Amino acid sequence: MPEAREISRKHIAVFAFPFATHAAPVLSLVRKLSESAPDVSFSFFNTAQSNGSLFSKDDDFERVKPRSVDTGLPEGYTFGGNPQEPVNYFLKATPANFKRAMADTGLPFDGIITDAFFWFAKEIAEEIRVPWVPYFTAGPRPLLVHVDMDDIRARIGINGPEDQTLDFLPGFSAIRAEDLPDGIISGSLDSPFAKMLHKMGQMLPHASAVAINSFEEIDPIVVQALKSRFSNFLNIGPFILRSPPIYDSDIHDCIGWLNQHPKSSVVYIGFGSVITPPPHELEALAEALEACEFPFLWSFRGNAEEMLPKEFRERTKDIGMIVPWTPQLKVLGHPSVGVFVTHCGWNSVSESIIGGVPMICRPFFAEQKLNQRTVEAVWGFGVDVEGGKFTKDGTIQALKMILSSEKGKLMREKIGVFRELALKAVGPDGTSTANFNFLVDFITRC
Ligand SMILES: O=c1ccn([C@@H]2O[C@H](COP(=O)(O)OP(=O)(O)O[C@H]3O[C@H](CO)[C@@H](O)[C@H](O)[C@H]3O)[C@@H](O)[C@H]2O)c(=O)[nH]1
Repeated sequence: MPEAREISRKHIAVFAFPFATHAAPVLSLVRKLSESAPDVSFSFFNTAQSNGSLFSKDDDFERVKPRSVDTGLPEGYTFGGNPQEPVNYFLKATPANFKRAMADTGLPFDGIITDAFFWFAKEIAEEIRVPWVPYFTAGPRPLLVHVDMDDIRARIGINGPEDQTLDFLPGFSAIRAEDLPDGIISGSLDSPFAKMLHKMGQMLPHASAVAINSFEEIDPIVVQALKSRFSNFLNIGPFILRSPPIYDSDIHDCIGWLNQHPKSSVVYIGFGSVITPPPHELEALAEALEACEFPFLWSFRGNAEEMLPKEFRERTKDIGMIVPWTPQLKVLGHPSVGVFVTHCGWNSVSESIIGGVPMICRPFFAEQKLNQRTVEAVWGFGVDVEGGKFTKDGTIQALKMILSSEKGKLMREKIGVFRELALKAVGPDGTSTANFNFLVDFITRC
């Protein structure tokens, strides 16, 4: 039986992408919108499993209601180890799964907010004559690259020269073809994921507004270029400053451990929610940490006993702490953290900026290489590891450079300037606050 709709309430459909760190930032946005627009209710369409990890029994389901969409997985599916496989099944199930779930509510909708990946929402929104607001959960540079993908392909060519710079794009003179995400001009051009990103780039300029988890001052030239491509480009981040992280409990007492160390002395290591570096790189990183003797806190995905060198934990127990999960925003905000060894996922880059901590970058996939290059060559507050992979010597060199050289000190000062800009952007008179208020007003009126 369809639910009764409260007469005065607007009702917005939200489509979440249930993999990596995507659904959580979209839910954070929706929760904040709901606080600011109490007359609007939201249906949060996502897989049951992802919703299960995001919602708690104390949530206000009246205003933000989790609703399940089909995963697209065949019956009896068992995960075979390839993380791309469930993603591909899910993409194949779209948009039918979202459309079916919307129809199952029996309710009308006044607008659609989606992860920016879901380009097909433009067609759904047109069919039911409501606005579509996509939310891009990464940074402005990959967004521009996706929107200008056809132009990039035309100018560089598929599998064109890797060292060619993208100086034809505003603000991109330090970016080379090799820094682009897989699927733009090389790699898996025909994968379901690459095709989705291509369509996304074509559809976003037709959205009613495009929101992004970033702030205007971080990259003014690129932001200006994006403003010229969209009707309303709304930088509303770093959103984590507006809305506290969902998983920030400190069950391993990382903060207590950090309290025991001097200012800017600790190496924090974390590779987000998807990546574990390959065994030989884990070994090289561990050997470098042991040789340098800097204190370290490691958020380790997987079994550290089995995956790290034999007796490494025992030998480093006085200088190192290895845990399966940390309250990362708080860790990076702790004064004793001096460097972040990261895969350059956008949330990690943003949190490092908020904490004022320079980075050692080892990107793996998606837009992480582009983030790394931007951090190093454009913003100047991080380095890559020599040769692009962890080796013992290359990692020692990068750690010493950031923790005990003048260059490292300069990087800390540089990232401190960005930190101030980020804090100002979400402050009472900040640009992100103004853009967020615009969005609240927009959904209230739609
Ligand atoms: O011990 C940990 C480890 C991670 N985190 C949090 O997990 C998130 C990780 O996000 P991110 O750094 O963006 O990495 P991924 O989970 O790998 O994110 C995916 O999604 C991002 C946003 O679209 C992309 O930028 C990345 O390339 C993609 O891999 C961050 O908020 C961290 O604070 C913790 O709180 N504690």
